Amino acid sequence: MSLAGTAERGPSPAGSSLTGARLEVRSVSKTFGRHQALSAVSLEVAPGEIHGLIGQNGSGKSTLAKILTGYHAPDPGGQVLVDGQQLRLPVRPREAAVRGLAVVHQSLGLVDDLTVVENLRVGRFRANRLTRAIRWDDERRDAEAVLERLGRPVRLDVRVAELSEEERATVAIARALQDATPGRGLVVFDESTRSLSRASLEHFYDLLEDVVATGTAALLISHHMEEVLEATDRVTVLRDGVVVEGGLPTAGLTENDLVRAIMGRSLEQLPARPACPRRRVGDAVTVRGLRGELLDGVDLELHPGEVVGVTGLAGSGHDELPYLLTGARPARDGTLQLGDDTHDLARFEVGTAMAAGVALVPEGREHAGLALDLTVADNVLLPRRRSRSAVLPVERSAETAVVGEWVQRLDVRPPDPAQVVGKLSGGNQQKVLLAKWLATAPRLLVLHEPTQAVDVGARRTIGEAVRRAADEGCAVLVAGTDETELTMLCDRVLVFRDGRPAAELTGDFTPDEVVEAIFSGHIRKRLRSASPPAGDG
Ligand SMILES: Nc1ncnc2c1ncn2[C@@H]1O[C@H](COP(=O)(O)OP(=O)(O)OP(=O)(O)O)[C@@H](O)[C@H]1O
Repeated sequence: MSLAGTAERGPSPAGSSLTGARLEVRSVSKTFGRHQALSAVSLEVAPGEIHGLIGQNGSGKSTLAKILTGYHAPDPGGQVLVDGQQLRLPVRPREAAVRGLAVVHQSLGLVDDLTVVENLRVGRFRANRLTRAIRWDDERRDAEAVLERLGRPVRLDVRVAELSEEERATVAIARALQDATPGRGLVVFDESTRSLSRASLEHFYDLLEDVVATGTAALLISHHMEEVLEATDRVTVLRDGVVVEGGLPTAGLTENDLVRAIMGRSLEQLPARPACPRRRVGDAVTVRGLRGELLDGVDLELHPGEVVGVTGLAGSGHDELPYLLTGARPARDGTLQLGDDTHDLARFEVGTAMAAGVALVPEGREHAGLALDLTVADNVLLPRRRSRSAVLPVERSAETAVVGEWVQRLDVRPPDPAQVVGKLSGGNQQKVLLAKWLATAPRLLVLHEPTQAVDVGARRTIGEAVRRAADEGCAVLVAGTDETELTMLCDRVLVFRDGRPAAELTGDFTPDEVVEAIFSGHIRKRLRSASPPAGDG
């Protein structure tokens, strides 16, 4: 199916809506310095519609979402209307809220030091009219109700800093959904579902269907084409800040159609999945008797030269592994053998791990991985400086060369080492996070959901960089639940259940087989029992 010739919908006359749209964006532009992030963007979202907004990393999606909440002021000349009412620009957050415009930003916008209930209810507290005291029982009941509808109970009194990425996303989504006024306005989700498990995703979409059934609309920003096709009625596609497809009905489209619209070329023309090296070099990295909150006596062998995936349902323990192996969280018990050195994982710390050549690319780059106020160069060089300054004199030109090489290898856009990381688009921040740890040339590289929020082209670039690290002798562990990512990156995938690897996919497995293995535990022909785990060496 060709997307060519699909007309962008024209805006209605100034000041009022002829279409009854929930949201109308008319010719909005945004310039950062000399960079035009949005050029005369127009968009309409109809009542009860789930509208997708898609485009490559840096194409301007989050900039538009941030204009809708008043975080960014647009250039003069554009208009934003909600339910036919023109908003004053820049948008004032209070007016946006009153009009029923809620946004879940990519960074989620939570306050780490406040509890879940405080994050959910801040700015919405109802006080006793006489005493002005906050009615906490009512606040808790409302907070609980919305979390329950999302099917993901989160303890209300825990500080948000202590939550998992999935729980953080749930709280941010719940906060936006509780603000939705039935039959009015619009909720924007900017890559908000990226860390939800499949089960949570189902709850999210059930709830979203209820919300849009009232006539409220939703704008969904996502890099997951499958999700976009499944969930949305129409899509608008941005390329370099320009609408290249406006309000295109998704019925009958394929993932390839969307990729072609986003990239301007089809998926087949992108570099193919690299052949698995299946080449194991040097001594295995050995994990023995690893126990944590969920992991229950795990034994693993990873070989330099291979990329091993670990996956499973929420609670299976696979996503605890990255943090226990890298000293980010203490294990209850267990050892990690790297060459001649055996490390006690109950006492392992990040500094020791880094000195031993163990690197972690965590989930949640904004609060766990990057210094957003520092430049690309400073972020990339941080771990190298920390681990090597005691041994080698810091050499400026060598550092510049390293940063330049990684910016180029991972195709960071704009390719400017002096750019402040907080000003990069989400996907480009993720590339910097990877560059930061790949540049240390680790012996063991542990990645948690490494292609989160990156576009389909960048996924391949990251895949190639990770495989190249393996080819150069690094043992790589990838934890995640994205079947496409695991299939693209990994030589084999261990599926965890009840705190242990329960099955293993090897050879030429497909994304569907990964999903099937996670959910059914059904043993297919390429899926064999993974116990005892040491037997694969
Ligand atoms: N505060 C800022 N200062 C300067 N440039 C910025 C700022 N915020 C965004 N940009 C630039 O504007 C462009 C659009 O960024 P935006 O975050 O909107 O992209 P995006 O489509 O949301 O990307 P992603 O899919 O990676 O999240 C990028 O080139 C980005 O570097």
